[in-house]
Amino acid sequence: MIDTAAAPCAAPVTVAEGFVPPPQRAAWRRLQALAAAPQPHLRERLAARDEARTRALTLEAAGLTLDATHQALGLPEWAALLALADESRVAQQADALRRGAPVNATEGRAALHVALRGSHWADAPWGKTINRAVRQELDRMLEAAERLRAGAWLGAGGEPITDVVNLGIGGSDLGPRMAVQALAAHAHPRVRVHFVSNPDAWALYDTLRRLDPARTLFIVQSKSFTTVETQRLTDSSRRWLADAGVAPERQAPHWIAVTAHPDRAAAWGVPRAQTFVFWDWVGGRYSLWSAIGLPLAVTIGRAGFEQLLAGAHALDRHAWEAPPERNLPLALALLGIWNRNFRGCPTHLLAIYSWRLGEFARHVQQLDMESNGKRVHVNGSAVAIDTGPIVWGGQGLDAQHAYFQLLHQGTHRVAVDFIGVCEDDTPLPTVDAHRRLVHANLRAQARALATGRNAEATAAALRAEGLEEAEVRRLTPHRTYPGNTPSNLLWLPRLDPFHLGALVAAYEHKVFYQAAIWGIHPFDQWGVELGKTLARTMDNSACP
Ligand SMILES: O=P(O)(O)OC[C@H]1O[C@](O)(CO)[C@@H](O)[C@@H]1O
Repeated sequence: MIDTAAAPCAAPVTVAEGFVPPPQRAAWRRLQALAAAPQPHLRERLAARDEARTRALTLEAAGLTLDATHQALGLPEWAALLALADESRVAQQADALRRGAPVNATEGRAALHVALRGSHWADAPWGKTINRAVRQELDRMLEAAERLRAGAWLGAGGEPITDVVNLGIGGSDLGPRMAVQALAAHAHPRVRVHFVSNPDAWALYDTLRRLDPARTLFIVQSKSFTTVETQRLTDSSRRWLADAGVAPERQAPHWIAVTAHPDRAAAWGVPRAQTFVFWDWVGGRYSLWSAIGLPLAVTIGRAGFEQLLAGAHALDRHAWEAPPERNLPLALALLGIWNRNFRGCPTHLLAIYSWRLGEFARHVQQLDMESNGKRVHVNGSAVAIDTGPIVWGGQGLDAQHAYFQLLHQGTHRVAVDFIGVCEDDTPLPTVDAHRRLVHANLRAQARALATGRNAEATAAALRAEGLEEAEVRRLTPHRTYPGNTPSNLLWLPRLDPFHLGALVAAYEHKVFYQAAIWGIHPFDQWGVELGKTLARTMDNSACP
């Protein structure tokens, strides 16, 4: 096991020392002044077709394209945001992270999820020791995945495993579940992967009732190996195998564990040879790149998983090497702060225009809200600013026919990320017509939310529909759109492991940059503990 405390150049960067609360920073005050000043409507900004603004707000990284021209700001605000990043020392904080410093200060740990996708990088700032251990465990995990894919992993009865059930919750479920769905086009033809996270009995039953115990392998994923929900699912699954005739002492071939505590997995009964480790310096919600990615490696194979890591690493290098004004995840972070802290948007909507990315919003919900849902600064003082937004979302096209009404004409200010995929490799003869419809709606919604339609234009439209003047006057208020709702359009060229890796890493860096500017700790999650403690004292089977 690697002891990161011994990691090279782990000189503690105590951001707490000399910490200046954001509202006291010059750039923050400048932004407050700009936000208080009259701002052109987004409709005017877009109509102006300002090329310099378009160039500044169009960024690329690792094949991803960010079009931020539908954001409610101009070059002065953008310059002030970049100044805020500089004044907040985000580059220094990012450097401390990748050098393995204990940036997870309340747990005294490093946060080196980036090392999981950069073990081939000889000059990696986190050092060769970590590279070697990461590579060794990655090869072990990928070898196991390939054995399962080859049908060479046999159950207790000698039958090849055809169904793999992932038992885990939170970061031990959401990342791999999202990625397996996203890369369904690259899935293995014979070995199926299933995910069960919720301890509601039906959730497990509904999966198990479709499976043959003799051909089913469980992956119990739990960094702590103490999560009661996962333990409940694991114990019931062991009973299911036993009831099907696979006695506990013969069940070893049906179990794999992934954890930072292999001793606990062994105590539960998973052989060490079938236990894959990751380290305490990897947060659960940042663990897709570790052995927690095993269900994905079973789905897309060694080459596919290496491509996922390569895409994320390419994004890491961009984040560390691009000038701030061309840094895509930094732009996502700064635009998010402009909307959250200066334009009063308490929530951030992820509108996904790709069916296979249907689980992406849930993954980012944990990534963002469990990281930045904090009310205390790094120096222990209470924040006097807003921090992490409520992140929500899902399938954009379905949402257009569900809650987009509120986005267009409600009283909430919402910031939106529209996420689309340029190429569609769905093997349907009509795929191009589907793709065009999806893309047209993505662009139209971003445009409509930005420009809206004022009363004058609405009245003209109603007249054009042939309505009487009295009806025009009566209906105009109801059919006017305020607009000025900001959005990013984020495009992947295609949905493959490389670009999915880059996309997930982009949001990881965004969340880190925002925490670096807000001066909060993004890598702990003490807020989840009280409920767990109380739950242990409440075995309350009696309903009211
Ligand atoms: O992997 P584990 O230790 O079972 O934890 C599962 C999840 O529970 C949490 O600790 C929250 O309760 C998450 O941070 C984590 O991803």
